[in-house]
Amino acid sequence: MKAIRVDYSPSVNGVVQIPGSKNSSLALLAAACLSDETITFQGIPNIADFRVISEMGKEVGLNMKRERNGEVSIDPRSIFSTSFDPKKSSSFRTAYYFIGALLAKYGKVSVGYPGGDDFVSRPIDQHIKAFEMMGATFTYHQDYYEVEAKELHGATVYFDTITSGATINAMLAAVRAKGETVLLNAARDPEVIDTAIFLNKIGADISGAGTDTIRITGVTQLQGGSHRVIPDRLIAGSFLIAAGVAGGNVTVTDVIPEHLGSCIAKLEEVGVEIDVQDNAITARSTGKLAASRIRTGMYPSFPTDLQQPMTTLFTQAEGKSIVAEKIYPNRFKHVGQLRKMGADIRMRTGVAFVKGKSSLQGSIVMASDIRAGISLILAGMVAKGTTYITGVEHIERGYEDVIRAFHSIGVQIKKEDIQFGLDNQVLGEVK
Ligand SMILES: CC(=O)N[C@H]1[C@@H](OP(=O)(O)OP(=O)(O)OC[C@H]2O[C@@H](n3ccc(=O)[nH]c3=O)[C@H](O)[C@@H]2O)O[C@H](CO)[C@@H](O)[C@@H]1O
Ligand SMILES: C=C(OP(=O)(O)O)C(=O)O
Repeated sequence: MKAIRVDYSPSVNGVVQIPGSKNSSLALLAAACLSDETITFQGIPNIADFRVISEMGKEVGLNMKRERNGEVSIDPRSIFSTSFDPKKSSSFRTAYYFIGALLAKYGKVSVGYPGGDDFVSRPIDQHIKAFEMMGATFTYHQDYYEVEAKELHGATVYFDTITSGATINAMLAAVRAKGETVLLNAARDPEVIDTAIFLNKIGADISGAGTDTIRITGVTQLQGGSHRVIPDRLIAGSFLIAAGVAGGNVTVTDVIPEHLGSCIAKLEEVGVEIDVQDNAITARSTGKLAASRIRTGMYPSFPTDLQQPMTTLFTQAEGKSIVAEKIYPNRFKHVGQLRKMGADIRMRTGVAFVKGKSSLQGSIVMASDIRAGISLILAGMVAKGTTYITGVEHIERGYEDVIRAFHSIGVQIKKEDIQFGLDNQVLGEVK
């Protein structure tokens, strides 16, 4: 079985160049299908979700190609079907963006139910509400659902909860819908803004992205164009947190520091020195970490996707820390694994109480999702001995080359094919 092996790496030092954002890329790849010409993107990471989208797209005539220079070109003109393979489209979260992007153009789209990281409950009722208000109807089948609209029209949609996915999806649908759409209580995430900037570049009429009210006036045509994806703020945040966990100096480059406001503030609060430059950030450990609390929330609050690495950091801070998960109250699968490594964490619904500083021990642990995996790599850096992390495929949904990235800050890490025994012991490496 593939596993990531992390050996005790008590101090990290180095520079990490941050790739394009996975979450923005997933929206942009679908958004490109709104165009009537060819689109080129720079910075789309070569992660598993990208590969499955290009395979699933190929089956319906969507021409998506990664060029030698890393750019991704997309030609939506040859699409001949909008029925996506249920299995492929269910293997990641955002196949639903293809509904938003293709509904106005083709009148009917079918995709598998959303996959991606599993936090027990990830409803899509707000996506459905927005589409229905714009004139769409839904039919649910065993492993896929169909959405139809003879003519998609603008609507005023108030989101009952702030959701980046439904905000982006409704915005995509509204770009080619008839008339004006107003999205109220919209998400303000950088990925929403990035998608709107790209769409406006190719001829959409969107204003207000980045505020809680977005207005979109439908257009009938969109031209081709080129766009660079924003940097991945979640990868950047994880590496800054790594410096706090293990000690040392980590610089992340090619970032937009404003996207990391809450993370920077929290790291400073616990005693990590932060130096912000134009498009780089350095985190410098002071050798001491204070306990603190985080409460996740939608942007610009502390991101749920950095809750897990921060939980690992709190295991190394002196005193009692509190992690309140307000976006996905069940997103705590990493806690059991951290406990296995010796962390002192008590749970109540939606809240983890972390008592530090714990001396962690290498162990065999399981990454249930991308960020849980990162929190375990960080724990492995400071655990005595060797940590083996299974569930590598989950981590690779978010990281193009997680090994190289952690190597660049001096972590002793590699991917191995390990044979585990029935009692969950390491029998050896499969040669
Ligand atoms: C591919 C992608 O971009 N994934 C990110 C996106 O997921 P995703 O877009 O799925 O998350 P949302 O922003 O939609 O979810 C935010 C909150 O709204 C709730 N909700 C959402 C939709 C809906 O129809 N009804 C509803 O109740 C969710 O349960 C959650 O509590 O934002 C999450 C929250 O920042 C991140 O963890 C994910 O990494
Ligand atoms: C939850 C995540 O991804 P997805 O929404 O694609 O499952 C994530 O990136 O942490």
